[in-house]
Amino acid sequence: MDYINKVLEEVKAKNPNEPEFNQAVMEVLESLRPVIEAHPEYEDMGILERLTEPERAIMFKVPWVDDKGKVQVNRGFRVQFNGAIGPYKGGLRFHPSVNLSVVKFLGFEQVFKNSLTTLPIGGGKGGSDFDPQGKSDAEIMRFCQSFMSELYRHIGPDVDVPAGDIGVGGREIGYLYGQYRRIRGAFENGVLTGKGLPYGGSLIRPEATGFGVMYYASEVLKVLGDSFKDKTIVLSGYGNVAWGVCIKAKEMGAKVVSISGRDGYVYDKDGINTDEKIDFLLQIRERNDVKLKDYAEKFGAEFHAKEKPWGLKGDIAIPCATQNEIGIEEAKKLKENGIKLVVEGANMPTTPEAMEYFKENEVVLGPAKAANAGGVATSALEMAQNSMRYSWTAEEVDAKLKEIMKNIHENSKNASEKYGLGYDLVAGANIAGFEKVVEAMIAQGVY
Ligand SMILES: NC(=O)C1=CN([C@@H]2O[C@H](COP(=O)(O)OP(=O)(O)OC[C@H]3O[C@@H](n4cnc5c(N)ncnc54)[C@H](O)[C@@H]3O)[C@@H](O)[C@H]2O)C=CC1
Ligand SMILES: O=C(O)CCC(=O)C(=O)O
Repeated sequence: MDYINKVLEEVKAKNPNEPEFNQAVMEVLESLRPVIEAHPEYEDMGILERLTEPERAIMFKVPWVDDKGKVQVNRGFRVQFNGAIGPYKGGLRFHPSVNLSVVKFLGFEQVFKNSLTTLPIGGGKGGSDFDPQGKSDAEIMRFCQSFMSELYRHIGPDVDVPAGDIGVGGREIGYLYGQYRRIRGAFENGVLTGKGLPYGGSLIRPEATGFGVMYYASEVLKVLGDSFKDKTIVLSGYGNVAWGVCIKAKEMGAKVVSISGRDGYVYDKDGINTDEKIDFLLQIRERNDVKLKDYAEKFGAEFHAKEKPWGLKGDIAIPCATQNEIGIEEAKKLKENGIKLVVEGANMPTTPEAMEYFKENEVVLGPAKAANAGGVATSALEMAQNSMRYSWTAEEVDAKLKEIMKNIHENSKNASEKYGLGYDLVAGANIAGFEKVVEAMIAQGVY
C-alpha cells in the first residue's frame, strides 16, 4: 500500500465517527500524490501522520441560564490543528450541527488556507452546538460569557486567535471579548478578530470574505478570458459571506439572482443589486429568527421552501452557506443550467463526487481554502494593526486584500503547473498550502 493510502486508512480507523473530517483529509491527501512521489523522505518523517493529527483538541461544557431561568448545557470545542507557521487562527461556529468531526474538518482546512494567505497564521477552529436561532440577545450574551469562561485559558494573541464563522458575527465577538477582558484583567484585543471598530476591529473585515471571493474569482475569469460583467450568479447563503459577494457583484456589473437559508431559497430575477436589498441581508442576519420568505415578500421575489437554488440558470455559482450543499445531483443540474465556474465561499460545500464531476465536465472549481481565504487574511491584517496599535484606512486594507487574493490564485496556479497538473486550482491550492507548512514543520524538528 502506498504512503497516502496507508495514512488515509489510519485516519479512517482512528476517527471512525468523523465523516466530515475524513472527507477533508481524503480530498487534500489525494491531490498531494505528485508531491509525495517527489519527496519519499516524508514517509519516514511521518509528515502526513503529523499533519492529520491535531496538536490539541479541547472539548468543554458550556452551561448557561435561559430567559425562563432554566439551565441549558451545550458543548464547546476548540481544535488547535497546526501551529508551525503562526498562532492557531480560525473561526468559531455556533450551529446545532457542530460536533468534533465538523470542527476538525474546518481546522484541518484552515491549516492550508492560512498557509496560502502568505501571512504568519497557523490553523485552528472551534465552536458549539448552541443554536442562536430563536434566542434573545441576553441569552446569546450569557452563552458567550460562559463559553469564554472556559476558552480564555487556551487562547491569547500569540497562542490562538479565534474569530467568527456561522452564527458568530460582530455581536458575539463583542460579548466574547468583554468576558475575556474581564477574566484576564487586560486589554489584549489581539486575542480575537472580527471585533467592532471602537475596540480594535479592522475596516473591511466584515466584507473581506465575500470581497476576497470576488477578487479571487476575477483572477480565474481573467485566465478564462472573461470577466464578471453581465454575468448571472447563482448564490447560496444569506449571511456574512453572501452579503460581501452581493456588494462586490453589484460593483463589478454582475447579477446575483438567489440567496438561501435553512428554510429554502429566494429567486430574485431582477437581481439582489440595490443598496436596500443588500442591506436587508444584514437585517435578516441580525435577527434571531431568519425567514427568507420575508425578503421574497418585501421585494416581490419567489420563495421556494425547503429547496436549494442549484436548479437556476446562470454563469457562475457561488455557494456561501455550508458544507456538502452541492452533491452529484446538484452538480449535474448546475452544468445543465450553463454554470461554467463554481467558486466556493463556504467551507467544503462540494462533495468529492461533485468535484470529480466538475473536473470531468469542464466546470472550473475555485476551492474554498483559496477562494474564501480573504476573511482570515484580513483577520491577520487586524492582528497586525492591533500589534502596531494603529489602524489602516479601508482603502489600504482593501488593496492588501486584493493583492493577497491575486497571489493566492497565482501561487495555486503555479503549484499545479509545477507538478504537470495544468490549471487545477483544487490541487494547486492544496499543494501550495502544504509546501509552506511542511517546510516549517521540518525546520522545527519532530513535533
Ligand atoms: N465569516 C467568514 O469570515 C468566513 C466564513 N466562511 C464560510 O462561509 C459559510 C457561511 O458563513 P457566514 O456567512 O459567516 O455565516 P453567517 O452566520 O453570517 O450566516 C449563516 C449562513 O449559514 C447558512 N446556513 C446555516 N444553517 C444552514 C443549513 N442548515 N443549511 C444551509 N445553510 C445553512 C445560511 O444560509 C447563512 O448563509 C460557512 O461555510 C463558513 O464556514 C469561510 C471563510 C470565512
Ligand atoms: O478570520 C478568521 O480567523 C476566521 C475565518 C474562518 O473561520 C475561515 O476562514 O473559515
